[in-house]
Amino acid sequence: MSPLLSVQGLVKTWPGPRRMRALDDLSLTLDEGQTLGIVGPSGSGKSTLARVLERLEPADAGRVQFDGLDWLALRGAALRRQRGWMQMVFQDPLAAFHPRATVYSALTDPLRIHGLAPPRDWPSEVARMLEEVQLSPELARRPITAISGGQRQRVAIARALAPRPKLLILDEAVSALDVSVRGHVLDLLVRLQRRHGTGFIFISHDLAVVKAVSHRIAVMDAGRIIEEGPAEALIAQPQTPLLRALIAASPALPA
Ligand SMILES: Nc1ncnc2c1ncn2[C@@H]1O[C@H](COP(=O)(O)OP(=O)(O)OP(=O)(O)O)[C@@H](O)[C@H]1O
Repeated sequence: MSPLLSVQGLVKTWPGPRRMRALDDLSLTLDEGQTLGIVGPSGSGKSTLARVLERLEPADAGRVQFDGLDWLALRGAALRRQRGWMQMVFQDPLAAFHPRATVYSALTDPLRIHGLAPPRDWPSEVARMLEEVQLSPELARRPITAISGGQRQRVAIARALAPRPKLLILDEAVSALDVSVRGHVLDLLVRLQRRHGTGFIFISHDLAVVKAVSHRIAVMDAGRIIEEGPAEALIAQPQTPLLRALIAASPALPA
């Protein structure tokens, strides 16, 4: 079976005096329904990878095969049609919503944009989307600014899942949540993955969280993947000084 996502030789240089390669010949693969955790120091290129995959930024070179599509070659209407298959959740969901949005309007956006349901079905769809992320349908009327951070992150997840993506990229998506809320959201993500078979790329600076949710882990440094393997084995037998340092800095790492 071919992988859900196959990235080969991805290069991204941000403009600026240093012309540094944020992605430097990066390659990875992800199988359907699996989670690839990505860890690495600040500035190693994790968010750049997410943004290039999500087609928010162009790549300079490289190839991305996603669900059988030549992903970076998609343009215009073809890209708009397909982009629902790959969704993203960011660290700060407030920045991702219109400041005057209500929970209802935030959740009907994808229904309208992707043509997922006729307007008469939106109220029942929104109730179903909220229930799926274990939120009360009564929340729909509230402004997005008037719910808690954990609730808002669940709304962001519900919105990202609306087009039934095959891949969800989570960029520090639980980092701002306090420990107990984080646990709930992580459980929820694992359950949703089992139910829908969604692939996840889970980017976090927190190795313990990454280990808890990932089937495989990739370690990034200076725009490259320097080490990659099954989560348990990789952490049991780190091969690079960087991963050894990340492990040493994670006292909460479960055995
Ligand atoms: N919009 C941008 N313009 C110019 N340079 C950028 C931009 N975004 C990122 N960079 C640079 O690209 C490199 C990689 O940054 P990136 O944000 O991808 O790293 P990261 O691993 O996600 O870091 P962090 O964990 O701190 O979020 C850094 O040197 C950063 O300064």
